[in-house]
Amino acid sequence: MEIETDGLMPVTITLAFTPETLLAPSQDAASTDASVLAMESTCAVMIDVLRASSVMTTAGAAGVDRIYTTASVDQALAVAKELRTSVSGQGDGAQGVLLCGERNCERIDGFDHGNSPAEYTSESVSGKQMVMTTSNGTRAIEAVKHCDRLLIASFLNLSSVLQRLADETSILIMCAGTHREISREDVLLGGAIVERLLQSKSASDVVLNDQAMIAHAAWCQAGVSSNAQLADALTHSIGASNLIRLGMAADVRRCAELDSISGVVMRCNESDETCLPVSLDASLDPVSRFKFFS
Ligand SMILES: O=C(O)[C@H](CS(=O)(=O)O)OP(=O)(O)O
Repeated sequence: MEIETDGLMPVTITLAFTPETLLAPSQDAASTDASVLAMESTCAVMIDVLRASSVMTTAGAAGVDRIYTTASVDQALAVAKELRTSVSGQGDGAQGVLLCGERNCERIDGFDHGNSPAEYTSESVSGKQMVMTTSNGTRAIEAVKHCDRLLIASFLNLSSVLQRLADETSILIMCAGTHREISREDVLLGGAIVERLLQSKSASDVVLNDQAMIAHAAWCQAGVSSNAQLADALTHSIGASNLIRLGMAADVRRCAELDSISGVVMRCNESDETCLPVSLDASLDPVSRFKFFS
């Protein structure tokens, strides 16, 4: 049943701390079908602050042509092979397709780039196609593949993400977490998005699930009002501890540069409208393809 409040459609904001808290195991096929159907009319927002969504946003702003994401390394290799075959006729073959991503925070053997935003400069990615797989972020993208629209959010482009959400009435905020654990940095950004949405829409028209309410409370309680405070808040998380232990503290500070980028990476089709995953080849599963919209 459609509920209307003062003539306005209510806005539903569902937040999941990890893919597991979204996709609770169900024995009931009918309810699984219903949740897939509900996703179809929803705009998903994927968050992996440290570092997949910050890297995708940085690469987008640096002029990457397309980003293809896969959950596994094998899939990434297969997609890159297919892309390299299809672009080789245009003369830039292997050089135009970059394999990117990490396992255990480190660049994957044989890949061109790891998962540090600093690697994604216009010199290294402009005009190229990236095929990316990471431990948590690209897995979270898979979890929301049935959603009609999919945006990638980071603190780097928070205001641009909010602009894109202005007309949405069903929003699913998918936090990647870290190795199936809830991670504070993703919950904080989810809470910041909820806070801005509550400010921009009449609070009585917004329906939040419990995880969205908890994330909102965490963001408000963090009391962040500067990039330094944000970097400090991110530092006290599992994701940041892993990076700092490996000498990547600069990445944590970089991912806290609030609103330093204008534009959003969104899933897209050939005509550059947002859409569902695309089939590159009959032998490959459909793959999520993204483009930066400034
Ligand atoms: O390298 C990263 O940023 C993490 C790796 S891990 O979870 O700390 O091993 O990957 P991401 O998918 O970007 O969270």
